[in-house]
This record gives sequence, C-alpha cells and structure tokens, in this order.
Amino acid sequence: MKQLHKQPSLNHRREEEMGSSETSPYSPKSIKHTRSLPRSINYLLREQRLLFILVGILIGSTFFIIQPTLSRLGPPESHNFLPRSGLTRLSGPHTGRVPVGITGRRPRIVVTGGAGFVGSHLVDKLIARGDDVIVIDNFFTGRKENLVHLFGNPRFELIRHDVVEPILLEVDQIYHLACPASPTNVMGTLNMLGLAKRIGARFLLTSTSEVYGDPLEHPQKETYWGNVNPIGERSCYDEGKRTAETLAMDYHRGAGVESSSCLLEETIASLHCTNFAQIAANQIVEDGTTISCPILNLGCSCLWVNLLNNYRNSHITYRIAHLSVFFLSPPSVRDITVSDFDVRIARIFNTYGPRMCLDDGRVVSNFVAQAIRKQPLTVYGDGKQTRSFQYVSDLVNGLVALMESEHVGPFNLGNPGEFTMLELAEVVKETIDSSATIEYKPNTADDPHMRKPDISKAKELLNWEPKVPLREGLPLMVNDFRNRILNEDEGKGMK
Ligand SMILES: O=c1ccn([C@@H]2O[C@H](COP(=O)(O)OP(=O)(O)O[C@H]3OC[C@@H](O)[C@H](O)[C@H]3O)[C@@H](O)[C@H]2O)c(=O)[nH]1
Repeated sequence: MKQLHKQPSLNHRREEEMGSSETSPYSPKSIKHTRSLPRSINYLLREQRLLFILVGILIGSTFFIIQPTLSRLGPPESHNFLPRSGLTRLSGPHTGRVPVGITGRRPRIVVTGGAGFVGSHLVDKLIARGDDVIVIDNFFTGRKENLVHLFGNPRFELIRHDVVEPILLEVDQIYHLACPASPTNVMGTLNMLGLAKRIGARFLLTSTSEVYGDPLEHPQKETYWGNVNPIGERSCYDEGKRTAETLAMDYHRGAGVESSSCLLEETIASLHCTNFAQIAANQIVEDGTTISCPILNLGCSCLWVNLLNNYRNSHITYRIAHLSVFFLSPPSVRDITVSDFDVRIARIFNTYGPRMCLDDGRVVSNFVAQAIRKQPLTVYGDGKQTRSFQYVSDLVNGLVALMESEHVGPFNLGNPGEFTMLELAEVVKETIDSSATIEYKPNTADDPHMRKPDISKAKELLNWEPKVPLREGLPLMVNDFRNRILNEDEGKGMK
C-alpha cells in the first residue's frame, strides 16, 4: 500500500528527468504543471502546426462568410418564387416581428366572431387544413353549438371576449368577422387592427355589400362609392362598416410611413451598416431573391428588419450569421421573415347556409324556417326588390383566397345570380313545401331596391368565383334547420 501512494511522486520525478517532450500520452490529466504552457506553445510552434491552424481558421471563416452568397447564386430555393401564401403552407407562417427561428410552425389564426354562422364555417376550413385557430366571440349572436365538434381538438381554442375591449395574442392572421350592428363595431375593428399592427399579422376585414347602400349602379363594382343614407335606420350598420373600411385603409397606408421613420433613426445609429443593407435591400426589390448577410451587431440587424419592412409586399427571407460568436462556434444562421402587417377587405353579399340563426330576420332564414314550420312566407314590400345569394362555402373559399393573396381589395364576394324576393319564395316552396303561402308585409326604410355583385375583380385577381347555385345550396341548409327547429319544439314541449 505504501508503495502505491508513492507512485505519483516517482512518476513526477521521472518526467522531470526525462524532459517534457517524452511525457507519456497516458499520464493522468489531473497532473498539471505550470511548465505545461510553454510546452504547449513549443508544441504549436514546432513543425509549422500554428500555421496550419491559422490556415484552417481562415478557410473556415471564408466558407461561412461566402456560403450564404453562394447559396444565393445557386439554384433558387423553390419557395422564393412562391406567393407568400404558398410559403405559409410550405415552411410555416409569416410571423412578422414575432421571432421566427421556429420554422415549420403551423400558422396561428384568430377568427373574431368565429362562433357565428360564417365564422364557424371558416374555422372548420382552417382547422381541416391544419392551422391553429383561436376563436374570439362574445356569444351575442354566435353559438357554442356551431363549434362544439371542435372542442377537445388541440389546434382549437375558444375565448369568450368582446372585441370592443383590447386583447393581446400572438398570431399570424386575423379574420375579423365579429360585427355588432352598431358604432361599437368601429371600436372592435380599431382594436383588432391595432393588434394586427403590433404583432405584424395580416388583417382581413369582412365588410358588406351594404356599403353600396341603395345602389344607383347595377351590378355593383368595387369602384362604386355607394348611396347610403347617413341618418337612416340602417346607417349604424352601413356607416359602421364604411368607417371600418376607412380605418383599415388608413392602417394599410400608414404602415409604410411608420417603418420608414424607424429606418431613419436606425440608419443614424448604424451608419456603417447602411450601405451594405441598402445594397442588399435594393437587390431584393430587383430580383426577389433570398438575401444572406453576415450581421455584425444587433443594431445592424434591427436596421435590416426595418429596411426590409419597406418591402413587405414582396416575400423576403434573409439570414443572419452572428459573427461575434464566429470563432467560438459555427455561425448561427436563421431565416427571418419580415413583418407581415397588412390589410385585406372583403365586401360580403347576402350569404346563406347551415348554422344561420333561425331568427336573425334575414330573408333566407325567415323563409326556410317559415316553410318548415308551416307558416306563411313573409314578403316585405312588393317583393320585387332583388338580392344575390351565395352559399357559405363559396364565401369561405373567397375569404381564404383573399387573405392569402397579395391584394388589399376591397373585393366583392357574392354570387351574381340575382333573384327577386318573390322568386326566392318560389325556390323555397319548390325545395321545402310547395303548398306554402305568401304573406305581404310593409318593407323596412331605405331597403336597397336591387343588389348584385360584379365579381370580375375577384375572378381575375383571386381566381375565385362561387360554385353553388341557389337551387343546389338551399337544400343543403334545410336538414340543419329542420333538426334545430325540431329540437327547439321538443325543448318547448318539455317545459
Ligand atoms: O322575412 C323577410 C325578410 C326580409 N325580406 C326582404 O329581403 C331582402 C333581403 O333582406 P335581408 O335582411 O335578408 O338582407 P339585406 O340585403 O337587407 O342585408 C344583408 O345583406 C348583406 C349582408 O352583409 C348583411 O349582413 C345583411 O343584413 C330585403 O329586401 C328585405 O326587405 C323579406 O321580404 N322578408
């Protein structure tokens, strides 16, 4: 035992005697000496080892600096030339100012009014294609029954909230459907626009054909400014939506101005980076390629984000190589997508389908419910006023196409098939009960005499048009109405 304890000191002495160059490679690491430093330097200097190490670092540095440039010169990444929507589907969402190192994340989407008739169908479509969906609804007109089949789905969340109050969420897109028919509608739109701008999300406003009022132009194009009575019974709704459109467009125009002013401040702070960033940004505008750029400091990367914000309508991805950590580890390279705050406006024409409120007073729901309940169909006025009725799935497809397009709008989303209310009553009779009778009632004030969308703009720019004619769509809502009316009657019977 004694001998064993003495062994290290013997070894130690022997090493000293033999000189450092003959140290056994198997010596325990714990034995360290102050003289090992000169030995290491000695080791490095011999046989030009230091030179080899320096050349290695140089080659490595050169590779990491020019690699992004080479990748830009090489075959283009397929998504560079896809519209932004295509990119969303392929490589995750455009998350704006939200840190985007998280690639492959599913788009997160808010639908305000998502428990309502149109909203719930939209939510179904988004969930079906794999998005994460958050519904905000105050349940004034929306119903949990419209979404109950999604409860328990991990990609679905439901928040009871009135958009008149602000809310903060991190999402990529906001479909704003919530719309109390009153001036508070404007507050809700303002809140959601503010949220979209703050988090760099895309905002879609569901406006209405009511912005055309009692139109003097027929069919109505998006360029028509409308004929609305500002003090009439309908004006709360009509003018509310017109104001919402105004706000959305103001935000749309204002966004560009703001990012320019930020840019100016950043430019003063990081002047040495400006030329480089500006050259790169110009290149993005010219050829739309992915820009890769080594960034030297945080200020400069902010400058980049602001610079590229100016070009938010073209899809831009760029990479940051953190050279500050370059000699410690390979540069961390990540893709960053520029803020995607922008606005889309849809003008929705009369829409029908399953999940419509039974008693919202609209003509299709009234007629269908009345025919099922064996009540007379109430025709207001002489019944010669016209409307164009679109099936809800067509509308939902149009909303998604618009959200993912590069066009702000406004776009008319409606079915150009035009019917008088008497003709509609006939279709309902054919579909549900041919023996149904008609009862005439006085019409409401300022009721538009005719309405029909001109959808050439949506056809051309969104590649969208409705597919379901009234005679095909109406039967699709009858079963839903029958079941709900039956349940309602049973509920009453049990009381
Ligand atoms: O029982 C009824 C109900 C309504 N009507 C008539 O049917 C026509 C359509 O009335 P609706 O209430 O269904 O719909 P409106 O066209 O007035 O407004 C609608 O249009 C566009 C949407 O964006 C609006 O949300 C919606 O209110 C009106 O002329 C109305 O007087 C009837 O003849 N009988």
